Amino acid sequence: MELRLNDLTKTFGDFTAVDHVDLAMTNGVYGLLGVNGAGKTTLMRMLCTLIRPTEGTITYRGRDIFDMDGEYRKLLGYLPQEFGFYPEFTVQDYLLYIASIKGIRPAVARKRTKMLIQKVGLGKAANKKMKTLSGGMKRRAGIAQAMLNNPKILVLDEPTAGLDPNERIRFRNLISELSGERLVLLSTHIVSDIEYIANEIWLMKDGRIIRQGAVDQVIRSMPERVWSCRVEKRRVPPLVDRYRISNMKTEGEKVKLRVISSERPLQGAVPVKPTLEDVFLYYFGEKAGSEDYDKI
Ligand SMILES: Nc1ncnc2c1ncn2[C@@H]1O[C@H](COP(=O)(O)OP(=O)(O)OP(=O)(O)O)[C@@H](O)[C@H]1O
Repeated sequence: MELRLNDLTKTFGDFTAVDHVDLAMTNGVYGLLGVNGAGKTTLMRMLCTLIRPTEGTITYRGRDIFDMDGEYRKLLGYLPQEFGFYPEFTVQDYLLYIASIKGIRPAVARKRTKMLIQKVGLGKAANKKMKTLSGGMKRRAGIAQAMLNNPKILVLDEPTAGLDPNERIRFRNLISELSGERLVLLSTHIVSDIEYIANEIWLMKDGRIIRQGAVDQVIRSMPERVWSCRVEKRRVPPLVDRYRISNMKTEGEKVKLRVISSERPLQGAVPVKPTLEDVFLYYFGEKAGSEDYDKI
């Protein structure tokens, strides 16, 4: 299976949201990582044929997905950032309803609904109304609806937005489990969501893919080094002014810093192995919205 984005561009008036993107995907998990406004949703909406590119094409096995039309959509599952549901529907009714919209035969729909409710861990909530579910449970119902047609291509737009750390971990495991023989594209601005499950990471900034590859490759692409040092509190402000600090932790009277710099920032600083968080900070100039990161 191969999905290709060829010179893909989307402009809104004179604003370019997606800027000449070339990418190829086969099976596995692809993590689209970027800050708000990078163009992730716009790219995903094109991949789901919801909006047309201004320039460029998207092909599936060599055929334009917009020409394939319904044939392509049969292969596709999509969880938008904001997904609508009828609050009074139970989880089960909601899924059966979506299945009917997708044209899935009732007998097949019942079977898949039952199976997916278990798979996403909503067994006990099958008869609960959608409006009573927690954020994480709603997202899991959202994944289940995207999986109803057993899609070969699963597109998840910020699926972990607003989830607490435990739900986030559950979600990560679920996505990993679902990937199997399909292509999963997931967007996020949280490094830890994809660091361990994505086969390939795409860093998106201002509509462009600025780095792509396996986590290790993306980490190695950072031209600067990462240093660890412990300093007195009063020495922190000038370091913050001068360097990118990827983490800061108070340890008694001292502060432990993680500094991104091509040269040794001060005597006693030792080089440490860079992480994807460091890379995010380096390229985006801000920290990822990680849930378990120490606050600066
Ligand atoms: N229909 C539209 N008309 C005009 N501008 C748009 C439209 N859709 C998106 N944009 C702009 O394109 C840029 C990229 O938006 P997009 O939603 O793709 O980013 P994103 O990376 O998904 O960020 P977020 O996570 O905040 O949604 C933003 O500046 C946005 O305002």
